[in-house]
Amino acid sequence: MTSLTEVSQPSLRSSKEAFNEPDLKKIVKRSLRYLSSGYPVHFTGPSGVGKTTLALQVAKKQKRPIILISGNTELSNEDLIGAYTGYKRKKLNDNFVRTVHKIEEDISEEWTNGRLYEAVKNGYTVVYDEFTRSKPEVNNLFLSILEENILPLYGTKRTESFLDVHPDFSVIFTSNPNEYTGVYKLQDALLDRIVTIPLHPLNEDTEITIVVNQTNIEEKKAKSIVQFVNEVRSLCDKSMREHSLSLRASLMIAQVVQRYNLKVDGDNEEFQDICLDVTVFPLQRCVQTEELEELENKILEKCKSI
Ligand SMILES: Nc1ncnc2c1ncn2[C@@H]1O[C@H](COP(=O)(O)OP(=O)(O)OP(=O)(O)O)[C@@H](O)[C@H]1O
Repeated sequence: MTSLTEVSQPSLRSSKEAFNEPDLKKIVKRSLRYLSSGYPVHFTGPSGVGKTTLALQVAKKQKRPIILISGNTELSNEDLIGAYTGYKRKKLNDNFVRTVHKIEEDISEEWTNGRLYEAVKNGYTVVYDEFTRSKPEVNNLFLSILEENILPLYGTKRTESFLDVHPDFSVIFTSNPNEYTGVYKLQDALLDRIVTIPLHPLNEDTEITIVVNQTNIEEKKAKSIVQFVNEVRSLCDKSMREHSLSLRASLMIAQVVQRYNLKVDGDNEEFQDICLDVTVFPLQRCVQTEELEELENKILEKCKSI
């Protein structure tokens, strides 16, 4: 049994301001309403758009312990429900009467609760990140939870065959609709029972705030970096733009610049190299007709104008 989940009340690195953007505030408010009405929420969108961060932020507002589950093909029902993981041996050595030596042994199987079991039993909030990477038969457990309000304890040899869902239990899913490899098709029956909210890239000011908060870089430098990334992103074919560079690219550049106290200046060769390293490969995938050298020159041109 692999331990792919963790229980936590995560201390989000992002500060409050990052959720002050009106659109994000509205999404948080609506999500909390759906969850408290008994409907799971599902954030979907391209990589780096902020799905996990938002899911954790909403979960935190539920004021219940949070369990984070990362979807993957190895995830099994045992990981989620629990399993017998070994034997417990109890030995009683009774020598109360000196001439009588009595030994009593009791061997029983030891059960370890899975993370979903814990959450369902105690009414925790589950953040199920990238859930389409898990096998449909594992995700079917969530169907029983949503349909029948029970967690079935399939194949666990337990005397009870299901567990009732605690009224405070809730679940927030995330997925990336553009992942093709290593993901399974979204199950219609599951999709039909959850509220799916598509997320789009944040506006520039919010991105700058996040970069400043997470890297402690000066606002002026953060602004130049974010603007550079957004400008080179526009080199992509329009339909592919959302799926190329994300806020992560700005965060990477800012992190390195801040750590090594580099000048954010288009004439600084070290800065130019970082700009190229971080952006050229993701861009190459969305500017299909471009020659590499031509693309590098375009990126450098944007970088040099900083
Ligand atoms: N609203 C936000 N406030 C603060 N930081 C944010 C926000 N949105 C995104 N970020 C930051 O942007 C980066 C990407 O966010 P996140 O991991 O949540 O994206 P994601 O959509 O879940 O990506 P992936 O699909 O690749 O897992 C992280 O470093 C995160 O801290």
